[in-house]
Parts: sequence; structure tokens; C-alpha cells
Amino acid sequence: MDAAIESRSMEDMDENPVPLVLASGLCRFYGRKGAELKALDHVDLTVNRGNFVLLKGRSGSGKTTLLSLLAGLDRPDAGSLRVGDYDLSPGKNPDLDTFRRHGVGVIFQSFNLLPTLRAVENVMLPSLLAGCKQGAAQKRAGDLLKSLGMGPRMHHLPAELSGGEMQRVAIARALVNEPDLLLADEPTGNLDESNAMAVITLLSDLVKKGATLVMATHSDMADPFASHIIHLMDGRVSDARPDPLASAASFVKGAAPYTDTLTTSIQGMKP
Ligand SMILES: Nc1ncnc2c1ncn2[C@@H]1O[C@H](COP(=O)(O)OP(=O)(O)OP(=O)(O)O)[C@@H](O)[C@H]1O
Repeated sequence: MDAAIESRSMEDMDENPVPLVLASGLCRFYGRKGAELKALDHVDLTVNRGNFVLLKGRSGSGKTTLLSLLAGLDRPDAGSLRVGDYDLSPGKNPDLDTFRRHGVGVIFQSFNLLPTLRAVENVMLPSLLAGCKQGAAQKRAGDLLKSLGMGPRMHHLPAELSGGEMQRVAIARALVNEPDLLLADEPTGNLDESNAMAVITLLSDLVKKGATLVMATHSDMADPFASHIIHLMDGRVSDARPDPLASAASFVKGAAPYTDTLTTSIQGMKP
């Protein structure tokens, strides 16, 4: 194995860290055998509950590929991968529909909201697909959007929202089924600096309330909030370190569910 990472935040110094992601020798190759492009080349990764892990590295280094494997949107060619109770390793046959609906929430750079659905309907969708009744899904989505400062805009179409507002809707959608793991791929890539910082603060607050987050980014803006920073180069881990400012990613023991109180972080967000 080329690189091993054992991610440990301050709370992980606890005697009993709880691993959520366990990857070993993870590989994803594209193209013909013998001339394949090694998008991920024997990556080892442990993410414990409550970690805020940043994936960094230049374009093409494998960040999105790794997130796609963690999200169950793509499958590894070799190695082993567990996320919570789900074994996503090659040759295994996990219930990917259930995993994607309940195990993981994904936030994308381009928001990926359905343009013909209103904000609240976009957020309801994962709950409805998971079998939640219409009324309960609507209440849950509405409550989440209100907690993200989107109450007054919840009946707007995506085209009627600013970038920062669309990303808040997308974050609510990622949270609605209370996933174990949050993944974010360049979530601030389409935002101005003020909205980008507000989104990072919001995501950091979610971690403080108990979420586990793996986020790919080119920006250094989130560095002070992360518990761990992992650098990828040509599909391999080139450097991984706990960040000295890891306290921002503290897992607050006994805190309320992280979706309950989110309002403080959104004040800096401007339409
Ligand atoms: N579906 C695919 N088919 C072939 N090659 C692919 C595919 N997806 C990704 N790649 C290649 O795998 C490598 C890793 O890509 P990946 O998207 O993971 O990089 P990245 O670090 O996320 O880049 P960026 O910062 O530009 O988003 C790149 O060389 C890319 O061209």
C-alpha cells in the first residue's frame, strides 16, 4: 500500500473513536488494461464520526473520483471500502439505493437542483423517494429550510434564487434524510467570497453538531475549520495531516441533532 492515513481529530484522541469510512488500497482505473489511467491508486483512508476532512490537490488528482466512491455513485476496481454498515468493496452487493438515500448526502458545486421544482419540493424529494408521506416530507423540508434562513424563499424556483441561496437549498436536500456522511464537491466553487465563507461556516457548524463531512476543494478558505487535510496527487495521497486548528471541527458530545440549530452560520449570507 502506498499511503496510509489514520484521520484523528481532537475528539478522536478519545479512547473510542468511531470509524465511519474505512478504505484500504482503494483503486479506480479508467481505460484499457495495461494503458489505464489511475484516477485513484491504492488510497487508504479512515474518517471517524465527527471529522471534517478536506480533500485537496490539483485538477485531475482524484478528488471527485474518491467522493464518487464514498457516495456509492461509482464503484472501486480494487481495495476495500466501508461506509457505516455498507460494504462498497468490489464484488459486494450493497443496497445502493438505500445507501444513497439514507447513508450519504451529497452537495455539488453546481447545486444540481431540479429547475422545475420549488426549493421546498427539491428538499422534499429524497424523503418522498425514501417512502416518507407527503405531509411529513413537506414539514421536514420546510423546517430545514427555515433553519437555514430560507423560510421566505422556500416556494421559489431555483432560477429565482441566488447562488448562495441555491447552495443552502442543496445543503438542506443533502441533510433531509439525516445521512451519516456528508460529501461536498467544491461546494463554494460557484459562489462569491462572502457566500462561500457563509457556506463553509454553515458546514462547519453542522460538524460541530455531530455531522461527518468530507469536502473536496481548491480553496484554502475551509482550512481553519477542518480537522484533517488530505492532499491527493495523481490518484495517491501525497500528504495528510491533522490541522492545528482542529478545534473548529469539534464533535459536540450530547449536542442536539445537527439539523436542529443552524441559524447562526447563515447570517453572513447575502442573496
Ligand atoms: N469517467 C471517466 N473516464 C475517464 N477518465 C476519467 C473519468 N472520470 C475522471 N477521469 C480522470 O480521472 C482523473 C481524476 O479525475 P477527478 O475528476 O477525480 O479529479 P479532481 O481532482 O476531482 O479534478 P478537479 O479538481 O478538476 O475536479 C483525471 O485524470 C480525469 O481525467
